[in-house]
Amino acid sequence: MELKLSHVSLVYGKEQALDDVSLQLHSPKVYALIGRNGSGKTSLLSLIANYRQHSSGQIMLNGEPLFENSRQTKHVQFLFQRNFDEYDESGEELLQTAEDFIASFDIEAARRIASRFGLDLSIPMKNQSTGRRSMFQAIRGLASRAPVTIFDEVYTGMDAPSREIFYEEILKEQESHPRLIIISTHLISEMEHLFDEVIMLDQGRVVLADDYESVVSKGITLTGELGLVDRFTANLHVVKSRELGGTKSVVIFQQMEESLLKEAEELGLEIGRVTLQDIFTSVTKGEDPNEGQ
Ligand SMILES: Nc1ncnc2c1ncn2[C@@H]1O[C@H](COP(=O)(O)OP(=O)(O)OP(=O)(O)O)[C@@H](O)[C@H]1O
Repeated sequence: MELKLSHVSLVYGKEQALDDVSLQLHSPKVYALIGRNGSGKTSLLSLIANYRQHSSGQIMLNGEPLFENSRQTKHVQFLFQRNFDEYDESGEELLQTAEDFIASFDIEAARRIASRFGLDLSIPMKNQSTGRRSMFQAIRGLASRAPVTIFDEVYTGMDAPSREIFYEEILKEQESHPRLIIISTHLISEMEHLFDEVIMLDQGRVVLADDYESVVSKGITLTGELGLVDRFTANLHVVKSRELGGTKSVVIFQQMEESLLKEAEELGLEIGRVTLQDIFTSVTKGEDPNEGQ
């Protein structure tokens, strides 16, 4: 699967939700879509899922325009936090409907994952709790085996052990049925181990799109005596700093030469890895992640 967005914009009335978004996504990979509230994540995903039409630009799947193109839209499944208040049907009945409509749907896999979650599929969906409705969406997405599977914050209301099961099942599915998975999330630290690629949105624009390893390898933390840290980092791109007594810890976001890292070590500075969360907070505070490279 190859999903390509070129100069895509989306305007709702006067609100510009997406601005000149260009991206190329491939399978089999797990993409993290991260951004602050209102940055355009759901808007972007709803375009890929054909829930609405983009205002300008081009969205192609496997070389064909995606919008209202059933040859390509059938490859895409979009799971979001659905409320199910009007659904008298049980989970089992809804799984059977999914099996009827989605060619790749594996109902046995769905039942197995439901049993791992401890989700009772005989209960009408409208009587399930919020977290269990989210579990159901997670199950539906995983068992869809859709070549492009999108999860838009479907973990909402799930407790920590259930979210763990969800993450394990994503990794398991990606091994047994590799595909293009896009996960929009605010739980960055918790889900970091799932991501192959990272897309960061800020105010409707892509501010970072790269593979996970490249993103996190550009960030390091340096900790040591305050004056020493200040002198060493004077010409580096510091995106975050914290002082405690005479000690200072900074986050640097730029590709560091081996020789510079060695120098830091020789000076007695402690070098550590940064998390994606650290990079996210610094990048979306309006700083330019590429500045100083
Ligand atoms: N149906 C709509 N009509 C008008 N404006 C909208 C609509 N949907 C979203 N917006 C606006 O578009 C922008 C992007 O919203 P979107 O829901 O895509 O953000 P998000 O990144 O998913 O946010 P969150 O993390 O809070 O879920 C916001 O300014 C939002 O107010």
